[in-house]
Amino acid sequence: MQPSQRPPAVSIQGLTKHYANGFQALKGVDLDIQRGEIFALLGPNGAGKTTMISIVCGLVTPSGGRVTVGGFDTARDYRATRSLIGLVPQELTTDAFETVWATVNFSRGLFGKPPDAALVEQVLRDLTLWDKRHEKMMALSGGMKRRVMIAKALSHEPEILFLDEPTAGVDVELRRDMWEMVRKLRERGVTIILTTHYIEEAEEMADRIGVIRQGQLIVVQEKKALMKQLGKKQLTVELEHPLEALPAELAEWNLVLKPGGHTLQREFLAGEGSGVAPLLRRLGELGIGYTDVNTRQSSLEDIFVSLVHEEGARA
Ligand SMILES: Nc1ncnc2c1ncn2[C@@H]1O[C@H](COP(=O)(O)OP(=O)(O)OP(=O)(O)O)[C@@H](O)[C@H]1O
Repeated sequence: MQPSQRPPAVSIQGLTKHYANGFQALKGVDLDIQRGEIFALLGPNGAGKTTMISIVCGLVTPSGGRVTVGGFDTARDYRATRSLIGLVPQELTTDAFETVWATVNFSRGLFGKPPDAALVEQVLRDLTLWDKRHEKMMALSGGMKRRVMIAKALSHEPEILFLDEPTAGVDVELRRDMWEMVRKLRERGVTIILTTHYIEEAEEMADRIGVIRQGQLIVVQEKKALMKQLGKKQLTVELEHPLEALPAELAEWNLVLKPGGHTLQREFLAGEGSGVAPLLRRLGELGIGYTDVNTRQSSLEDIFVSLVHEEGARA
């Protein structure tokens, strides 16, 4: 089959979820995730991220809509879809009395894969767990337990890996190891779907970003395009002497004089020019001296906050 003819890694159509108490956690989500993509799902607490992931992984039953994984229907071909997926859930779920080695090997067996000691050794080494392989789960620290959860998810060589807030509450070292691992997996063509509250992680790692709010996907876009389209830049000029008010000659520049009179600021879209050269020339003509000039680009976090805020105001 040509790559273009292969079905998406995950295809979600018209997905809805009403919980038993009547709460509607998903309100018609449509989304295709391509093979080999790193897709970051962002959203405030309670937006529906875990619900969506749990449905794709076959852990929660949808109320409506259809989900396919690697072309297989998650409802009809549950075993096929489940074997393609590795899930690192938010909650730690392991047997306290088992060793690390047994836990990870057992997990591989659950998916019907034959034992492969070399592969499990590699996974444990990659996650700095090799020295702990004989330890019982209950003797491990929280961070180490989380590493085991990741090792479990990787033990059956999934084509699609879900990471549900993988680095919430973990130390810097584990976070670094995680991202190293994600990079390696991506090189092997594994599709990675992650939810995170650390927006800088999505900014660094993701190819595409989806923003979910109150059960609806409000944005799905290439990260670069999103940042270009919605990102703002800010030009700041620090003045040599404070101004009491913005001179009328500068009215056309959309400048703001900050309290104290020492700083001029101008916001513009990332796609526009800053106009810094003509502005500085104009300041020179007006005899206004400056000590520093800088531009700052808004981060994905700024964009995320404004998106969620904006939609919230509209809802
Ligand atoms: N079993 C359940 N019964 C009723 N409501 C539920 C159930 N599970 C989740 N919810 C509700 O559905 C909404 C979405 O929850 P979900 O866990 O999917 O959000 P999330 O985006 O993953 O949030 P967080 O970032 O806090 O993990 C929340 O309002 C939650 O309270």
